[in-house]
Amino acid sequence: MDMLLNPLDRRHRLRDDIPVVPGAFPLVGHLPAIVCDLPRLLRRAERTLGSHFWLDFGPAGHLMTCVDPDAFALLRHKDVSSALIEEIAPELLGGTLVAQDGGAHRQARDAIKAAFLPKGLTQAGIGNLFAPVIQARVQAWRDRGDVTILRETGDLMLKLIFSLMGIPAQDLPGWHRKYRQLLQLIVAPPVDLPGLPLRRGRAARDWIDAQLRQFVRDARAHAARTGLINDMVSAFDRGDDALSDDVLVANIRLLLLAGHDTTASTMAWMVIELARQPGLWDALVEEAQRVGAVPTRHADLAQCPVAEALFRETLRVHPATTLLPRRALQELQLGQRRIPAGTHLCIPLLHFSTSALLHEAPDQFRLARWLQRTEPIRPVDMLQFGTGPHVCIGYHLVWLEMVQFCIALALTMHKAGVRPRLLSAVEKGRRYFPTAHPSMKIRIGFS
Ligand code: HEM
Repeated sequence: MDMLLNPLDRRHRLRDDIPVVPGAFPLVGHLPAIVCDLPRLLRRAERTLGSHFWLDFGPAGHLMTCVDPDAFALLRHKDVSSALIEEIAPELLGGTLVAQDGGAHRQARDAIKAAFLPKGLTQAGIGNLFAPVIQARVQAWRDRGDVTILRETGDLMLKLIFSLMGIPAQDLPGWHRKYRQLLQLIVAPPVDLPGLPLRRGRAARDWIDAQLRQFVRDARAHAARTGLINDMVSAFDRGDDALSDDVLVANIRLLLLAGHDTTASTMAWMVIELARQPGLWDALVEEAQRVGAVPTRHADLAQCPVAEALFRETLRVHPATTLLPRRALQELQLGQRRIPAGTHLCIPLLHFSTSALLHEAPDQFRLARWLQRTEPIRPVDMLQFGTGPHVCIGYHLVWLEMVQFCIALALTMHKAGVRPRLLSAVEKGRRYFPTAHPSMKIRIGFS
């Protein structure tokens, strides 16, 4: 099937001397192809137009996309700003640290980041909190015999992230409902009327913020739910310039958003790869039997190199965050081109993650590239988490929960004498934007 491009738009146009990819539709631009077929769109644009080209993101406008690996370094460039993120998604990400630069960004990030480093996670007992939740979920999969995998991993991740916030089990259904309504803000048309997604999404955001504000008050009153919120609140309060509760609440809400879809997608892909490659499953089962229990501390993760390699290779082949938007604050040199100040930029993590310039046999899923490496992990090896000042805060948490999940899955299924099996086609229904994920419909059997 050909790509979802407009056959009537064949003009060759230039903006700032850089070609615009043909095939844009009115209003939505290239979004249909970006959402459904991004890898092919990027490859075709590179082949026909070269390394620099404009993509039309519909309501978010044109972003100059560069597939030259130099573009990755823009994420560390002092004259490149993240404020464009707030302009693209003001309702969801306005006022959060992912859309800030310089001092304001540093101040908010400094207050949160320690809680997410291995020491903070261990002190707060996050591994012990997660292990039983993960084990119960994979046991339920075993009992049911087959599952719609992305729906299941989405539910599990929400449960984990809510437990991180200390939300009691009986309140989870309410939070689930509000969270789903909040996500409507991603696609809500800008019409604020009762019953429409924008109104519902804003109401859900206000509800969530009110609950989080109460969490913050509880943490100050030493009635905190988990160590993590406690740690964040005390780090905020210790800062030289105390930050307002609004900033704290917006950034805790950001953690809910940033930590959910991305991890659910990665976990679902991991199960899909284990189901379609029996050799991977065998290697994982062998490791799980050797370690014998789900690890709970970062220090234990070194015992699980196969599970770690699985997590890294799954993310390399199926990066959950595919594109990062930025704005050039000054004129920049990018590859062979001068980019004018003010240009809106798109940094295609997906392209680099699967680029032959950075990886040998990039399309092959190979645990060996991680298991046999002798040098430490470099920024380019974890580019799926970004790099520079905004590099993902959740990296160590994801690493822990993915390894815990792999080991729990292998122990539970192996004990029952079953293994994961793919019950649906994988290629149809994949999505690449705003976050990438496998088809919602893929089913996995355990038999
Ligand atoms: C597989 C899972 C994940 C992936 C692939 C991922 C990817 C990313 C990427 C690419 C960025 C950089 C954004 C940018 O530069 O504009 C980022 C930032 C961020 N991530 Fe993650 N993420 C994941 C999981 C998580 C989790 C579990 C959390 C926390 C619970 C989290 C919290 C954050 C936060 C707070 C930021 C903003 C950091 C800043 O702007 O300084 N992420 N993530």
